[in-house]
Amino acid sequence: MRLLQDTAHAKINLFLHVTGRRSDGYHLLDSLAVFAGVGDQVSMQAPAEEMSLVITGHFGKGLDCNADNLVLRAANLLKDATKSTGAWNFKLEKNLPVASGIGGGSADAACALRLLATEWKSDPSILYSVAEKLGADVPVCIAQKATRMQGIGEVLHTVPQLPDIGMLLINPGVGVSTPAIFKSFATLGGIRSRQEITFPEKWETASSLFSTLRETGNDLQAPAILHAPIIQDVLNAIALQQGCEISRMSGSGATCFGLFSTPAEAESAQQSLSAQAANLGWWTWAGPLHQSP
Ligand SMILES: C[C@@](CO)(OP(=O)(O)O)[C@H](O)COP(=O)(O)OP(=O)(O)OC[C@H]1O[C@@H](n2ccc(N)nc2=O)[C@H](O)[C@@H]1O
Ligand SMILES: Nc1ncnc2c1ncn2[C@@H]1O[C@H](COP(=O)(O)OP(=O)(O)O)[C@@H](O)[C@H]1O
Repeated sequence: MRLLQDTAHAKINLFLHVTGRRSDGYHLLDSLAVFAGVGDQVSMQAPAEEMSLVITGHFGKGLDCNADNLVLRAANLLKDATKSTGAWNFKLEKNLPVASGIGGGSADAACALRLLATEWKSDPSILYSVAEKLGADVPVCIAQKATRMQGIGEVLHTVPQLPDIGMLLINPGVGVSTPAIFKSFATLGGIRSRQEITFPEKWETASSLFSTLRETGNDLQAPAILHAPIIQDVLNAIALQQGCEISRMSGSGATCFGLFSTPAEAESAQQSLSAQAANLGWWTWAGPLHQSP
């Protein structure tokens, strides 16, 4: 019996600028993607008759275990692309809210690809071309490193290790549709011309990272708030926390994040929000970033 497992960390866009649009309708982005300490757990076990998936975890209900699930789509696509043989029983522990701007499904797909590529010794170029087919956010989730993401999500530039900051995540329990948010973006004025942000060689301190981020924003935040005004309440609640340096939505939402100089400050902010969050049914997490070695 073979058992392999890994964590599919939440992908957080510390900023997200929409810089253009392709003829196929996909938007060109400029984003700093980082990974939070929290994630889904993906495991795969052989021997198996055929590729299969079982889902557990708080956010597992309502998710399909059939071939449409991104874990199985990833497995079957890579198997075909590499003409590999063999099947695996996958297990997914769904700890991340779904359709929530933190790349949950994309991270699961990337995790399945990572596990299988190790087993099948797949060529990285095949791995990334399969990732691009699965979704714009899947390539960046393969390495799970702080990355400047451009193109529609396939142009990746690794950035230096970030300072050990703390992050608070809050999801208000409303799913938002990524396509709908991009559509509303256009009606709200669309692409702004702006100077491309330059990053320093390395962010030596948390405050230097925060000052870079203060020059940026998330262009999908205003359209998302139109669709789900509760997002503004979440942003306000985070911004009010002691030591909060940045309060912003991730991706196309609805999950928002707060950045703090240390994980301990993020955890105490989570603590002081816990009653309000429990009352309103908000999902929260706080802790350090995940920084792959
Ligand atoms: C917005 C971002 C930012 O990281 O993250 P999430 O909010 O999903 O976490 C990603 O670009 C989401 O990537 P992903 O969720 O994989 O999007 P896909 O499934 O490929 O596309 C869903 C739909 O979003 C729109 N879309 C997506 C990516 C992109 N660069 N331009 C787009 O216009 C398209 O309408 C597309 O049909
Ligand atoms: N393993 C999975 N986890 C989450 N969503 C999945 C998964 N497989 C397929 N999906 C579908 O993908 C969409 C959400 O993708 P996800 O990456 O969670 O969104 P976001 O990038 O906004 O966090 C939903 O429509 C969901 O039904």
